[in-house]
Amino acid sequence: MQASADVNQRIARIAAHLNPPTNNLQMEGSSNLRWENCRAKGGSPGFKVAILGAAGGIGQPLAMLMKMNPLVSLLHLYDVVNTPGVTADISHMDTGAVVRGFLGQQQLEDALTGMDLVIIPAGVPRKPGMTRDDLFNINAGIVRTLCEGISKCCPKATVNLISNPVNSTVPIAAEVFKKAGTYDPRRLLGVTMLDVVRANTFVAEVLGLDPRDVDVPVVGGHAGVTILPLLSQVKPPCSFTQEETEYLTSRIQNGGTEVVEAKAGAGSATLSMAYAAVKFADACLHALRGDAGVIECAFVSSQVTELPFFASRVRLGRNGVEEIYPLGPLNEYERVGLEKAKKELAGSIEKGISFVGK
Ligand SMILES: NC(=O)C1=CN([C@@H]2O[C@H](COP(=O)(O)OP(=O)(O)OC[C@H]3O[C@@H](n4cnc5c(N)ncnc54)[C@H](O)[C@@H]3O)[C@@H](O)[C@H]2O)C=CC1
Ligand SMILES: O=C([O-])CC(=O)C(=O)O
Repeated sequence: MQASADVNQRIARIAAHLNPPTNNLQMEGSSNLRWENCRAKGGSPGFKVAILGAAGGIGQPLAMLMKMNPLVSLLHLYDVVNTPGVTADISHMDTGAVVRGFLGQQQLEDALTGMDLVIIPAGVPRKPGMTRDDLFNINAGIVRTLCEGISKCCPKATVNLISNPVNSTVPIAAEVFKKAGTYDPRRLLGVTMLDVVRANTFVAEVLGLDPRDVDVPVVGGHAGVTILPLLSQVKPPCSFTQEETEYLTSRIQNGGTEVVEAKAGAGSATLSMAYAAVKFADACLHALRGDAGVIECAFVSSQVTELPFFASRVRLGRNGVEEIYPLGPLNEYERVGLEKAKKELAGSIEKGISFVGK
């Protein structure tokens, strides 16, 4: 108990210097100007966004890219380690968003209060030889705690959940919100954008196109065979040989593992994930602003299949998910893939639901 009190005191002392990180602007030979007297108070129009896990491999580049987003007025960076440094660093960027840092559980509520959008890349990443489900034991508890904070402090926020295994962490978040009486399924989105980003890239490579001109719907979930690219629905319309279909499906499904193996123990995708997370968060913010026609793939509460959660194309609006599109016509290869995906997804979803039931 004494040890944990000491740690808490130390966290409180560090935290006192966090907001803003360069708390006292007094430099040698300068006046007594302090940050409180400065005008950057985060009151400008725009959205308030929190990143939970902001000091991590995804969190840092994600924080940098969100600081560059003109729709963001206030950016809260929360982690259990290293937020003072990350916040100090990012807060020097001459873009509009005001940045504040929050360190440790004691500051979670301050980090979340008033937020419009909460992005969660908190949790451990894979090492070679692991599946995403191997992360469940650690990440499930992290996601539960963070979502309890969201229920309490910003129950109307849109949540972008990145922490793996997404197929289970999204059901965990839903159960936490249900328990707290704050669940709005439209506002809880599992981030599967990296699968779409990879699919666009790999398909463009095969077709000899610019990836920016390619749009591949990826449905199902976010692990192995649950990642189901619908190559029959690629835009611009095109066709693939059986060999190309099998190569592309396998590469998209194993894209995460490709990076985990290349990083050889130093983590999983962080930079491409930060890019994908920002692409997705930016779509959510445009929709919150009222822009029409914002359509992305995400893992959400769904009736597209018999499963309670499923990733598919959704239309985003001011209230989060406003329409979920049906899967459309599938070819035989995709129908077989869908059955495999649903089988694995059912177990992962159930595992998440029963974790909170415990
Ligand atoms: N949805 C997707 O497509 C993808 C998901 N991921 C997942 O994202 C997660 C994070 O990956 P990385 O950033 O590479 O890991 P990382 O280990 O580099 O960073 C995770 C951060 O979370 C923080 N953290 C741990 N417990 C926390 C808590 N209770 N509250 C707040 N922060 C906490 C850590 O201190 C660390 O800074 C992993 O679970 C990974 O599998 C990774 C890539 C793609
Ligand atoms: O593979 C992992 O563990 C991280 C991830 O979800 C991805 O890169 O798609």
